Amino acid sequence: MMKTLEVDLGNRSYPIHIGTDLIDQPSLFSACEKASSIYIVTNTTVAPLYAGRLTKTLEAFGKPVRTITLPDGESYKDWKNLQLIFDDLLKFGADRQTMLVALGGGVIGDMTGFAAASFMRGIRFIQVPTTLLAQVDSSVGGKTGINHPLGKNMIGAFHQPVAVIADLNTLKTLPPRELSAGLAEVVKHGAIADAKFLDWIEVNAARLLACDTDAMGHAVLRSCEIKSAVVSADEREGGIRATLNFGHTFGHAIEAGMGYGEWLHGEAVGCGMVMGADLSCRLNLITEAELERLTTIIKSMNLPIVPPKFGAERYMELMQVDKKTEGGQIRYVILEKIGKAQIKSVPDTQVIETLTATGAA
Ligand SMILES: NC(=O)c1ccc[n+]([C@@H]2O[C@H](COP(=O)([O-])OP(=O)(O)OC[C@H]3O[C@@H](n4cnc5c(N)ncnc54)[C@H](O)[C@@H]3O)[C@@H](O)[C@H]2O)c1
Ligand SMILES: O=C(O)C(=O)C[C@@H](O)[C@H](O)[C@H](O)COP(=O)(O)O
Ligand SMILES: [Zn+2]
Repeated sequence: MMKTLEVDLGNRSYPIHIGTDLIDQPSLFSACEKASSIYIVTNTTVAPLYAGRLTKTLEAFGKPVRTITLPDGESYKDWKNLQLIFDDLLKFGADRQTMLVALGGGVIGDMTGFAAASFMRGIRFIQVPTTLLAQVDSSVGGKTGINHPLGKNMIGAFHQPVAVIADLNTLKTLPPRELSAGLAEVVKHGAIADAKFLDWIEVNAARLLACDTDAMGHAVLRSCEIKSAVVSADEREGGIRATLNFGHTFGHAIEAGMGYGEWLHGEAVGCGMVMGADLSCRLNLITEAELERLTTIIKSMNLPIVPPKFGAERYMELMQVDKKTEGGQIRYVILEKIGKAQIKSVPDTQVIETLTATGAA
């Protein structure tokens, strides 16, 4: 079973293939036909699980296939480890026709994409996302980059992949905590863009948590439809794309404040959405009942709903370092209603009320 959709970006358009056992199908990797060499970029956890199978698939193109294996974890999404990719590319003679293939979760996808954006000023890459989070979100849309100690994803580039190949069977080896983290971004897509999808998520929570393949297939497909429509309309986040950042102003503050990797990205986003929904309620946009419902859905996905208590001053300092900040003004994504979001500046007093009410201050 396979479904294909398209991210519509003119001559940089690309397919997203979603289905089972896709990593064994050379035809899906046809963009490699014109490659001079192929480098799989992966990590120490994913390599033993899937790099062998993917190598076999890619060897069908008759080009050299090498694997670059990075350490595993959010704390390695930095300059030092990005450099390891360039070291191998240069050592083994990669050139402008080299294809990179990101095999792993969002950390590997973001780093490989940034390496592809900057190696020899830009080469092509394919996303093979193996976490739920990467299949529903990070592999699509071309945001690539690394973290800075002062702020999340602060160094990077927009660089679109030439294909996304989401093999649902790879999710079977994912630890439950990682599955829940991915579900946070699924809930986000419902909350910001599709109230009916949120209803479906609520009803199917148990199937999603059990990693039922049909439920996963629907969650990945609908999330990719939502995200690709937003990205096609606003690739570089001049407007509507910022709504995909719902929960992230608070969430990124949690990730950076705790130290990268302490809270998973999806956990921080889940909790950040509770905070964003509280703010939306405080602004009289959604009702208390809607805030409670969203909080319950997030909790039902085994995600944290109480943020770390850094205090208001520290949160404001952390949130200041955000790509949506303009002229020193932090801008927040808030829910206009369930299924629709907007971006706006909010008086600090109201944000501090949210920080206090949610337990952050
Ligand atoms: N570019 C974007 O648009 C975008 C969107 C959302 C998140 N992100 C970024 O993505 C990152 C989070 O991604 P993530 O949640 O995938 O985390 P991750 O990449 O750290 O992967 C989570 C864990 O799962 C392991 N893993 C991966 N696939 C596996 C599999 N099939 N079986 C068993 N274990 C597996 C990984 O080795 C890792 O330990 C963050 O850095 C976040 O900022 C980027
Ligand atoms: O693709 C986007 O746009 C998103 O905002 C998706 C987010 O889930 C993702 O975490 C993204 O990396 C955050 O973007 P950033 O610009 O705030 O780093
Ligand atoms: Zn995210």
